[in-house]
Amino acid sequence: MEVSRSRKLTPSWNIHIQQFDFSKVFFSRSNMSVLSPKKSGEFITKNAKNVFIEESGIKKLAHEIAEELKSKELSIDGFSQHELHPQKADEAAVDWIFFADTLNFCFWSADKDHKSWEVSWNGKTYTGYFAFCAAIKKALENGIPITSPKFYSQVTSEQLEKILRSDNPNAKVTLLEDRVACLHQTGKKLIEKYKGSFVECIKECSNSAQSLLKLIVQEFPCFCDEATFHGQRVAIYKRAQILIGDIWACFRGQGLGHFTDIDTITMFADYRIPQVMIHFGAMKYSDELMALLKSDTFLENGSENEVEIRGCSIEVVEQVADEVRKILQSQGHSDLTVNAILIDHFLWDYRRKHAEELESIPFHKTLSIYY
Ligand SMILES: Nc1nc2c(c(CN[C@H]3C=C[C@H](O)[C@@H]3O)cn2[C@@H]2O[C@H](COP(=O)(O)O)[C@@H](O)[C@H]2O)c(=O)[nH]1
Repeated sequence: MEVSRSRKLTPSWNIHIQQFDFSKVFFSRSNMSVLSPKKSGEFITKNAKNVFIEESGIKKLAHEIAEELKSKELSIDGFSQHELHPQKADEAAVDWIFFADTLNFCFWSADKDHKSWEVSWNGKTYTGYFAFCAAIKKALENGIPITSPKFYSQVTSEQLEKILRSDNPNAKVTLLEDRVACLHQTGKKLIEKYKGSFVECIKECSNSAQSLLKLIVQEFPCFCDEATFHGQRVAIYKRAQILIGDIWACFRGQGLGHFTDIDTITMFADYRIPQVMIHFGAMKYSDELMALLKSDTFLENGSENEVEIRGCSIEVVEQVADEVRKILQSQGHSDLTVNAILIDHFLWDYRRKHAEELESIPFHKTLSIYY
């Protein structure tokens, strides 16, 4: 099933693979070379009109993160500590993560009252991303091989709707048809070219996160999260990078999760982290943009405001990482790992722990398969 081209939500994927040296550019559309996510963050921040980075907030965030790294409250173990994530770092975990990150987007509900999609498992009710993880757990426990490419490359809308059904009436998962199309696209490619497992993709990349990133966006277009901003092609690659980040965290940087250049991966520009950045005063919206978000206006994927929010969040994390390294260095802790993935985990987990406090800060709503 082709990804729906008619729907505005999914920009057309008529992508031209450039016969380029991929060490400089990634995947590009309409013959423009694309900046790396890190360079994109810098470029977007420099040219942003409605989103601003605040030095004082960067420092405030950096101090909190440095403390959590020293106390080990923030560490690579975070991913596996969650009961809904794979507990064993093996090939089945890689296929779980690849399946999950193929659909790791848009868990808010687009209907007017935004009734939340909920899934209960083991006596607990989850919403959002963890509701999705609970649905995977339940499918596997019911003998549905949902993380197997053989299964999901042929999954029907009815099957997926049933697997992802909400436990509260009338709420349902968004973009169902796009999710089916993503699964068909990625599942078929894994079977045709990678012996039916993402493990083969990892093995092809000789422990380089950047090589794996290029392979992902080149082979699986539904991960190719790019935009044109002020005439420049920019890459955000949120799901492609979180896929690598989750494998790194699940394997604790060893074996299939060992990447010599993992620190070149940026944060994962979703719709939650900007709320935390605003809360810490590290990022600021213009009054006009804030009013737009508070009025519950959806932002188009690839629009100026949406790209500014996502690009500036990448740059905020890069600046926070530099600041954290300086703090830890000055305190004799330069041995601690500091990278955008761990800072991202702090921010994302912070939002879940302080959901009430952040309630008043609107998150930008974009119906998109990219995040
Ligand atoms: N930047 C970033 N975005 C992340 C994650 C995760 C899950 N990983 C965490 C879980 C355990 C691990 O230790 C990781 O900390 C999901 N999302 C995104 O959030 C949105 C869903 O939000 P809500 O509707 O509130 O559930 C959606 O765009 C989804 O793609 C992350 O880590 N970073």
